[in-house]
Amino acid sequence: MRKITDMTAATALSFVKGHGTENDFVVIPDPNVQVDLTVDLVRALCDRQRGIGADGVLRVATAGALVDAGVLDALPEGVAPTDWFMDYRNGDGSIAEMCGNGVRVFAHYCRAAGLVDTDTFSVGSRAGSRSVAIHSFDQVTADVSVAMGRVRLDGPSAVGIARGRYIGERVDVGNPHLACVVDGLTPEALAALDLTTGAHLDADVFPNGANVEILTPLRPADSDVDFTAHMRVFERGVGETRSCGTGLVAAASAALHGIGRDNGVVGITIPGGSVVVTVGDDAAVLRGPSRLVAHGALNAGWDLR
Ligand SMILES: N[C@@H](CCC[C@H](N)C(=O)O)C(=O)O
Repeated sequence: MRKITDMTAATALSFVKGHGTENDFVVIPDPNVQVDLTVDLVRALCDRQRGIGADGVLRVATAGALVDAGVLDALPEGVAPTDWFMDYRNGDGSIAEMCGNGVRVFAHYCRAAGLVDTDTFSVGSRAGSRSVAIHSFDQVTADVSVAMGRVRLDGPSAVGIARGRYIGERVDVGNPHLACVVDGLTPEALAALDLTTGAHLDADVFPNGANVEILTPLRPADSDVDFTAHMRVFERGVGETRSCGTGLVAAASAALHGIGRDNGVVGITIPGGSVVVTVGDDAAVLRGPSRLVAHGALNAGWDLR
């Protein structure tokens, strides 16, 4: 497998920079899995001073090539060898099972780059296959829905943030979350919340860590959604991000559950924009934008200190 430092200008590693509601990613097209995507490399790519800067990395490869290269032990449920697979890494180099904003950007890239020629297709992830629908796209923008699979609510737990303690619902969206709806929280008080000292979870409850969402109570809406809310998120393996797709689905599901509903359409505003989450009886759908901001090639030696 090639190391990026081995590459000459002629074989320079190409990248695309994109974001979904300002949750940003370095996309590495690597169909045949030739890049050694180490923890150090991911950290360097995501470093906002030394690298390109992002919350995470999305390697674009076929699922079969990832199995052949030993990156995946086996094909996850429902994923075919020829499917395009989102090999997602958090900015700290750790691997996560799923990334909802990442799937939108990944699907947009696949469609815009001509890797797929239909508006509906499946994207592989470690949490299984995810169906995507591209409602519109060009080389820069897209509007994408992702069927996020089953959402499992696992009961309450608590998190410490700054001097506060918040009770939330544990939610599994393929990856782990604690979604905390805070009674009486206004959008202004949410914006003022200090997330700089992290989110401190119960390690017995979350041995592998989790993403933490803090949100305002649902407000009934009179438009094309049933409810609206505001949310901020502290992501495992990254820190505070301006949006988290799986977190938005976790938050909408927990908030609906909290008012005794199993389903509903929720419009959620996060610092990076807004999305719509449709929670159904069997699955949830996340709809939101994607932007492909730039593309280029890394210079040989860029990651040497
Ligand atoms: N930003 C993502 C979630 C990425 C993974 C997460 N940090 C984890 O470790 O589970 C999203 O949009 O869902």
